[in-house]
Amino acid sequence: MPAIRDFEAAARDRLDPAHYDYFAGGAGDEVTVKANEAAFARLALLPRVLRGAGSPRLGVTLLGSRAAMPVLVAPTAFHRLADPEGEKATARAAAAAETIMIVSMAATVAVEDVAAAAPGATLWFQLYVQPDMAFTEAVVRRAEKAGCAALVVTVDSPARGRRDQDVRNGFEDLPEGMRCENLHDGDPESVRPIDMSPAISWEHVDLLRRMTRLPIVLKGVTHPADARLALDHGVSALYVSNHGGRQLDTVPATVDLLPEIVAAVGGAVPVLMDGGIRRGTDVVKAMALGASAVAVGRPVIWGLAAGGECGVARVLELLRDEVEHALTLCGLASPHDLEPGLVRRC
Ligand SMILES: Cc1cc2nc3c(=O)[nH]c(=O)nc-3n(C[C@H](O)[C@H](O)[C@H](O)COP(=O)(O)O)c2cc1C
Ligand SMILES: CC(C)CC(=O)C(=O)O
Repeated sequence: MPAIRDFEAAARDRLDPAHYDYFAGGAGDEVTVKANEAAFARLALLPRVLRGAGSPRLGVTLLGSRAAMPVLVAPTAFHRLADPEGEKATARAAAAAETIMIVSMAATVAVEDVAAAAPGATLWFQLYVQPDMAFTEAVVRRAEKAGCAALVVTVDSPARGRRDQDVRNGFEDLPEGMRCENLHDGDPESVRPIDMSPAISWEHVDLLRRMTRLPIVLKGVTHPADARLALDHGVSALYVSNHGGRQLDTVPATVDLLPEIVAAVGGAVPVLMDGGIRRGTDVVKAMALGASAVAVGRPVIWGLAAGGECGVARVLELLRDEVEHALTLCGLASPHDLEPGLVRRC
């Protein structure tokens, strides 16, 4: 299969339709889901020629973690709905691609088992701060102990997104035999439901900062004023995301928000982004506009549903090859050489 789109079609064929809808869908009228991809199509690339750049090198280092390409695995829930091996398969594929996997707090395999299944994988852990801070701390300790190298705190979810299609499908819970294995405090018998709390505030970021030595990445920042505040609260990186259009509908496309956030951050910390990346050219555009790296959510799930570990490996390899090819055609030796002049709005 030559493109991510083919994996999506294969995943649609294979998945239970309600599960496909859960993975593919978004909030409200899915304005933001569509906007994320459409915004990339509206950006044109203006390559340079005769630069003698040679073959590009794609490696990046983020918060001390090395990745062979600037494309990370975004945190996504419930991988065992897509493949029986679930997050273990994803982690092995991420390790093979030598990239970073951000393990979701809502994973269907415990973070310890994900780490054990993929020795050598670089894992970061995504956290939904739970109102019970003692419980939150227990989860953070599990992630640290499992060897996760950063804590990605998702801040765009003070409530769950309203996803009409899940309501129509009656998709409310995981099937028998699957649970969110990271939602216990060390006693696997005591798995709790995820609690999204509208009371989450900057104070919780400060508490986390004091709680752990892991670098903290704030995921789901879209307003430049929040980007500046995040710096005041000592975060190690920002992650521009609208949750793939699954939380607040009608938030702008993330790639359109990037330049303002990058300007607000002023190079103080790395800026990651996700939302709508389906091609190597999308990666190049986001990085030209100032992203230090990007992440992909649904493409990984399409790979997993279409072909398990091999499917994810192929999706990541495809993206790697496409980024390399796009950089070559832009006359660049590395993603670090990307700059805004390469992108035109059309
Ligand atoms: C099925 C699914 C589950 C997700 N679960 C989580 C999650 O548990 N935690 C989180 O921070 N983001 C979650 N996200 C959001 C992704 O991390 C990411 O922001 C989004 O998928 C990026 O857009 P893309 O799918 O267009 O690449 C999820 C997204 C999808 C599609
Ligand atoms: C279990 C959910 C909270 C995972 C999620 O973030 C999502 O479905 O977008």
